[in-house]
Amino acid sequence: MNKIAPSILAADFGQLKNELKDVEAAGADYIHFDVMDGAFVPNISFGLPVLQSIAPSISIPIDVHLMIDAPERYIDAYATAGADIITIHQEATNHLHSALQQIKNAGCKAGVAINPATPVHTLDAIIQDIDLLLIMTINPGFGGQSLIRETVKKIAQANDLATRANRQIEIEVDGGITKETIADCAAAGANVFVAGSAIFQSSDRKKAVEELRLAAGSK
Ligand SMILES: O=C(CO)[C@@H](O)[C@H](O)COP(=O)(O)O
Repeated sequence: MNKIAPSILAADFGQLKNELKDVEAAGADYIHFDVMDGAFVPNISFGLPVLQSIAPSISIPIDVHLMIDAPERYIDAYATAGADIITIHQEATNHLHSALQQIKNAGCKAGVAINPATPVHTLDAIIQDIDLLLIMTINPGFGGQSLIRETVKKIAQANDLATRANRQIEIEVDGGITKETIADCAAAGANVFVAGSAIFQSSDRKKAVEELRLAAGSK
């Protein structure tokens, strides 16, 4: 089933709890929580104290995307703070296999993200350990960018990799997802769609979520 995951990077942080209630009521499937360290990506967002404060009031799964170097340093803390899915970058750790085991041992689903320039085949040896594969459709760091078209073929490659390995994983896309771009991503095999601007910049979040779901098609 297709899932819509609003990225709170685009929310009004002064009203964060209300913003979260709004997108939950709008039918969101996950809350996407973008953590940036100013080193792995050229921006700093928010971290553990924000997750600790919002998690108790969220009833849908929290999908934490760690855009940080050496994420293994923080996996346990994010799991304790309320993450349900923790996604780390292939490019950010020297120890992807053990970091994924760490995520699972902490009771979360284990995700791996790859930047636009990172080929899908770099995950060949690790696909058995992945619950969610995040294809970045922009260079991570900032919301409001346009989807990089060349990344769409990587969605199909990710789907092939999972099929060949006989793995039922989630294939997530993130960056520049709008009602105009979502259909191509869905057709290529994505089933989790992260959207920041397309949802939070709309005054009617329910309509925005519904339009994305409709444009993605039924699955
Ligand atoms: O991870 C990131 C940015 O690095 C994303 O989650 C963006 O926040 C998506 O924003 P939009 O492109 O949907 O505005």
